[in-house]
Amino acid sequence: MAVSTVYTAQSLNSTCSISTRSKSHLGFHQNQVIFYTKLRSTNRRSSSTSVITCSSADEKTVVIGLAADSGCGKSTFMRRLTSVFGGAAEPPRGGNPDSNTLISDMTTVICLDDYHSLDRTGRKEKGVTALDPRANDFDLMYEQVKAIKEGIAVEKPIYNHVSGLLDPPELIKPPKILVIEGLHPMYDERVRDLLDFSIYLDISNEVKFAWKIQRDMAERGHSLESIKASIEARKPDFDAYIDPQKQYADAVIEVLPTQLIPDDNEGKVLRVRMIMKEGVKNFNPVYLFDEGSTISWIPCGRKLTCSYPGIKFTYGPDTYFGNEVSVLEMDGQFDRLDELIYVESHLSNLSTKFYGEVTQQMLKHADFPGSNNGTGFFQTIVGLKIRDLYEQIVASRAAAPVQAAKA
Ligand SMILES: Nc1ncnc2c1ncn2[C@@H]1O[C@H](COP(=O)(O)OP(=O)(O)OP(=O)(O)O)[C@@H](O)[C@H]1O
Ligand SMILES: O=C(CO)[C@H](O)[C@H](O)COP(=O)(O)O
Repeated sequence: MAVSTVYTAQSLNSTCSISTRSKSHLGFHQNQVIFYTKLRSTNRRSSSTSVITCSSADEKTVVIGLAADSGCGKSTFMRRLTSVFGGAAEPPRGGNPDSNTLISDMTTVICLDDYHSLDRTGRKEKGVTALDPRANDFDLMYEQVKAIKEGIAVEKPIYNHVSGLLDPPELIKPPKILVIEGLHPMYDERVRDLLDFSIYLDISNEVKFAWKIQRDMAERGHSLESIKASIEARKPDFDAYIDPQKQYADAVIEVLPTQLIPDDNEGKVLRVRMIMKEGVKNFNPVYLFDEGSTISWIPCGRKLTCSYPGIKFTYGPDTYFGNEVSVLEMDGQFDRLDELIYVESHLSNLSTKFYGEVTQQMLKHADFPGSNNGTGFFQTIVGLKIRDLYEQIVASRAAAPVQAAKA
């Protein structure tokens, strides 16, 4: 396999670079560098011209990892997260219509399916699933995430979910925040070490099954048998390669069936736990009433309307894979989203910018799945914590030269 070359150009006060496996030629115009890149892929040949506006060295990209199995709500979470930063996230303009990338003013979300080294036919021939590390190129994933983090644009491959083929690459410029989402953001130690914050969406088998049926039967016309077969076929590799990543996550959102309805098998009412690691740089776990205490709270009554089976919050310290954590749990669902402010006002360390910001975000996306329960609520809170983490990192970088000058 060809090795990537970093082509670098100096313009005005800043440096511009691109990491690519194909030959590039450079041109200049003010603070923009023009890269003429010949693209080559297994399927097609084409050539492209990329214009990159240089960014200065202190604007290094903050990298966030989001891991989960397919169909576990990553896209929904991403929409909540990018909304916290404002502006809509869209696929690259004028690019491949089947691109998996989403770009907004502050964030670029790349899907790690793009690092599948085997296409659909290749996986079938070799008898491996997409979850198997042998079907993924971790060297390239590491090389490219590292390059982006260092402010270098890359030519990232595209896995086309429509055709099942690997399409010609697309240019990814370093954003302020890069989110890498998919099956394996924390699998490879080198990639894991590049993450400034990591999240794992842990959906229990019962709930995963209910969501898959809802989407793949209702929206994609799959049969119940084929959905069951696909979940069963993925299970061994899921257990071996995806699930163990949760031990590395800074925050885990665990989604389980409710305990409020005895023997519930409908999977509609959920018990959601937000497991937050203690001692993570730039991240202070959220707490209910009193930090570090163990608390059980049923807020239903005069201030919060609750129909059966009600809502129950629990909070307290715990250990998770040998790490000290704080766990906030919500079992049940909200009847009226506008009343959520009552719950919000009892939580601390939310990293909101004004009173009621969590409730405002939830109301803004009331139509997203999970808006009436802990999945949407905790995803929104994690989004606000990521904004806070980003702002703290930027502030500490800005302060660094001042500190250095004082020394
Ligand atoms: N919080 C939620 N509550 C209820 N259902 C949900 C929730 N999140 C996701 N779902 C269901 O799961 C489906 C998949 O969600 P989403 O597209 O966000 O997942 P994904 O992980 O990005 O999937 P994929 O990787 O397959 O594209 C949705 O169509 C919806 O039916
Ligand atoms: O687990 C997955 C990640 O979303 C997909 O199944 C994997 O990417 C393979 O894609 P496809 O099913 O389109 O061939």
